[in-house]
Amino acid sequence: MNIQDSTVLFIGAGPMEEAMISGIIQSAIIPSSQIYVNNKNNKVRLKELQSKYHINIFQSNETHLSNFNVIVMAVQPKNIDEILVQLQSTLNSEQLILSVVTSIPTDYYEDKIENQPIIRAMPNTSSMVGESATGMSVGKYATNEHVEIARMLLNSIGEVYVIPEDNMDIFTGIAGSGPAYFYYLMEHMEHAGVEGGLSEQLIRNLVAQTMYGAAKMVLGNIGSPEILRKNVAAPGGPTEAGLMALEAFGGNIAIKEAVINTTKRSAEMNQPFTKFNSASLINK
Ligand SMILES: NC(=O)C1=CN([C@@H]2O[C@H](COP(=O)(O)OP(=O)(O)OC[C@H]3O[C@@H](n4cnc5c(N)ncnc54)[C@H](O)[C@@H]3O)[C@@H](O)[C@H]2O)C=CC1
Ligand SMILES: O=C(O)[C@@H]1CCC=N1
Repeated sequence: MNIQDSTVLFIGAGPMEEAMISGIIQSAIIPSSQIYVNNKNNKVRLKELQSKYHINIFQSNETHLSNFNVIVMAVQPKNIDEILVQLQSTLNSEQLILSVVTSIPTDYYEDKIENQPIIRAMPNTSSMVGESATGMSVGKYATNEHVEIARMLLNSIGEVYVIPEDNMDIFTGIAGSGPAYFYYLMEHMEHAGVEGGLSEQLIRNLVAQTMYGAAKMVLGNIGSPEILRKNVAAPGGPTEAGLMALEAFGGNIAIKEAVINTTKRSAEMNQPFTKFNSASLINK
């Protein structure tokens, strides 16, 4: 199987799936004619995705599930069982399930569909612009070929980090959910900027460019975040005053707690689907 010839079915047409499709189409790694999408109820949403990305709507009477090389699961955990019931009797052991579903371990799929190659991934919505930071863990029936297919597909939407599956909850706390923290920060910087007199037209780009520049400095190995922060904040200067306020209002604790809470919730959501108790991991 090679990636350019693969046909891919996305199950679940929410924002995560759209972000992945958008990134994949922009990277041109697979022609849009080989991408199919399926959803539970909302047919309007499927039409919208079809016309936006020139992909296909999956119709079970036209295309058999066995035609897909990769099936991407992009639904909520509560919907997984109803889908597995349909897939159980249909899939063959060549077909790769690439699951981006939060909190469903690979062995949950493997117990339900014997010998099935499963790869679990935790992307983020920056897939939309090819800039996801995606964690990937490999199930026990996935071959090297499956791993390469998944890696290429996920690489087309950003950076890929192969991680032990035990790290998936904390990976979610940092990277899967991470964009939401940054958007929250940006929202509040926007409000403060407008209240301080900057125009609404200016503020959006200004905040985003500031965040983008800071991320690019770190990615470019110009220095650690700590050193780079100190470079901005001269003793007794305005930045130091701002950082002192951030700390005085619990900014440092708030950021850490956000990561811990997300990680805990992710672990908690694993419980109905897991054989091992990952809750212990978050107290390490
Ligand atoms: N949104 C995000 O930033 C990220 C989401 N994820 C995970 O990806 C998965 C999808 O996320 P979202 O798109 O945000 O969720 P969502 O809940 O917005 O979308 C899920 C979609 O699945 C569809 N669906 C439900 N049951 C179905 C079925 N039986 N057959 C076909 N379609 C079905 C729903 O109609 C809905 O459109 C979740 O497990 C989420 O935790 C992972 C990383 C990041
Ligand atoms: O919070 C959620 O439901 C998902 C998991 C990672 C990002 N969004």
